[in-house]
Amino acid sequence: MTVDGTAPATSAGLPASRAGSPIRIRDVDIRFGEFVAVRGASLDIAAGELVCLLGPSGCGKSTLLNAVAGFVRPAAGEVTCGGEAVTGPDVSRGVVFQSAEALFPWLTVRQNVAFGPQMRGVPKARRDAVVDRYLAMVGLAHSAERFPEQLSGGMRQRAQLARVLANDPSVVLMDEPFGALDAQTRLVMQVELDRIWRETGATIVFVTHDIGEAILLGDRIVTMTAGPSAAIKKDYRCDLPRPRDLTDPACAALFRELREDIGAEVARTLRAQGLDDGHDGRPGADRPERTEER
Ligand SMILES: Nc1ncnc2c1ncn2[C@@H]1O[C@H](COP(=O)(O)OP(=O)(O)OP(=O)(O)O)[C@@H](O)[C@H]1O
Repeated sequence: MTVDGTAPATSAGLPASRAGSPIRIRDVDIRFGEFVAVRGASLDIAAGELVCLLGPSGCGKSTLLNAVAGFVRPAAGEVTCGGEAVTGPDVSRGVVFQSAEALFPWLTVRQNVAFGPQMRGVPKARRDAVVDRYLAMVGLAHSAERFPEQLSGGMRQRAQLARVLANDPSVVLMDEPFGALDAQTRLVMQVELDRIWRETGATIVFVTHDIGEAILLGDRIVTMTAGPSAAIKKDYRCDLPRPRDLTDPACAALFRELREDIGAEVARTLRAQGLDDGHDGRPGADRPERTEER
């Protein structure tokens, strides 16, 4: 690392992408007042891994991600990133939100992406090179001078990702980043993210409730139990060759396994609410997943 906190320059004068950092979540409890959202969560994520956090709506995925981001302080336990305790937000842990409102509407795409490096005092020539690199990486070079309101939903999410990557994060935390996109754009973005992840080498934690999306992207798929007091339920290693095809028999088998896993949690929530409708997590017993319809 250089003194200004950026990655060292390559022979081309551009900062080299920072290698991914390992993340360690150990015995974490997260409370909101009396409400226990997450209890006893432990998870180790290796440097450069892409891990999908999957679980029923409201179980605590975002809350756990926010603890890694440093937005939420655990009531118990510890989160470390690269061996250092997470005590608050840091540019080395970039966050991509579902809402494109995260972009500054009064800045152009280029200015949005340049914002982080500018705040860190990166000299203009290098800043421009960094911005150009990441705009090209996310396919937005031609839209650099547009404002967020002039972009489609998919383009806004690309801009968000470029803005995060311009800070050379070692960890990228993505909270249902494609959740608001139409099915086709979502599919394109999933393919793009797979490529960008390999180009940057960052560790990615990707929150989704879409089983198909998790299978397309994850090295590992980690499921959570239904809240309150949500915990890590099961850790699925997913080393199927990429790019993945959900109609491939191995993907389809994993899809069924995950649907049973998540379906059982949904059923547990419904029972707890006295709304049990016979939903038992068996294939076909829950609503079809969005990606299944493709
Ligand atoms: N700031 C907060 N104050 C109080 N309760 C909160 C707060 N943030 C989250 N919660 C509660 O914590 C639980 C977990 O919420 P969280 O947003 O992490 O779930 P999620 O799995 O990400 O859901 P979804 O998939 O629907 O986005 C929920 O019961 C939610 O109401």
